Amino acid sequence: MIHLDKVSKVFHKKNGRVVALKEVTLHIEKEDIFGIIGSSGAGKSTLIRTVNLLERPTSGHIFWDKVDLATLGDKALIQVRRKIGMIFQQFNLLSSRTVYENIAFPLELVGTRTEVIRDKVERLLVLVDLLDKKDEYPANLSGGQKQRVAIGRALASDPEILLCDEATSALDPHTTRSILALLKKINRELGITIILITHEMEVVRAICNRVAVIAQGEIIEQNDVESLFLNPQTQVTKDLLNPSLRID
Ligand SMILES: Nc1ncnc2c1ncn2[C@@H]1O[C@H](COP(=O)(O)OP(=O)(O)OP(=O)(O)O)[C@@H](O)[C@H]1O
Repeated sequence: MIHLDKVSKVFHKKNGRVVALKEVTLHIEKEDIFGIIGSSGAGKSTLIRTVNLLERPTSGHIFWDKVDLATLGDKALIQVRRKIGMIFQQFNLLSSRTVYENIAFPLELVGTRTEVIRDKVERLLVLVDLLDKKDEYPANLSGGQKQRVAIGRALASDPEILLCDEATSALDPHTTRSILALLKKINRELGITIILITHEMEVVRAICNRVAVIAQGEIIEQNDVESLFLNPQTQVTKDLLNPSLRID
C-alpha cells in the first residue's frame, strides 16, 4: 500500500547539516499496524512526516499504490492528505472549540452539510466513547480523553491511513492501554492502516503486526513483531527490548 523507496532527508542548519533519514526503504501493507521504534533523535518524527509529505524527502520516493506522492501537484496532494489522518503526542486540539466542534472541524473546512456533520460526529463520539463529553472544552478533559477527541477528529475525513506520532507517550500505562485498544478496534472494524512511531517496545508488542527499528536515520532491522521479540538481530533492538534506568 505504502512503499518508501530509499527516502533520505537532510536538514541544513547554520552550523552544518543533519542527515535525519538515510535511504529508508519500508513497505507497509493495507490494514497493517506498522510500528517504527527508535530512541530519541533517531529520525522517527521525520520519517512519519514524510509519509504525508509534511516533510519533503531530499531524495527517494513515497509510493501509495504505485502513485509517487512527490510528483503530485498541490491540489492532488491535498486530496491524498485527506485520506491520511494524524494524531500527536500533544493532541493538538483547538482549545476554543468543544469536543463536538473539534471533531466537526475537518468536515466544516470542506463545506459538509450541517445534518451530515451532525450524524457523523455523533457516530464518532460513540466510537471514541465521548458522547457524554461532547460539550466540554479540551481544558476540562484528561489526557486520554483529549487523545480520543484527536482520534475522532482524524477519523472525520474517513482516512485510509492513520499516522500516530508518539500518541501514547504523554499518557499513563492504564490510559495508554485504552488508547491502544481503541486504535486496534479502528484498525479491525474500519480497516484503517495504522503507522505508529514510539520509543516503547510495549506499545509495539501490544498492537503492531510489523515493526521497523530506526537508529541514526537508518532502518537497522524490520520484521513481524513476534520474530523481532524472539530473535532481535541488533544491539539497539536488544536495548529497546530491555530498557534499564540504571546509572553506572
Ligand atoms: N526541522 C529540523 N531542522 C533541523 N534538524 C532537524 C529538524 N527536524 C529534525 N531535525 C534533526 O533530525 C534528527 C532526527 O529528529 P527526529 O525528530 O526525526 O527524531 P525522533 O526520533 O523523532 O526524536 P524524538 O523521539 O526525540 O522526538 C535529529 O538530529 C534532529 O535534531
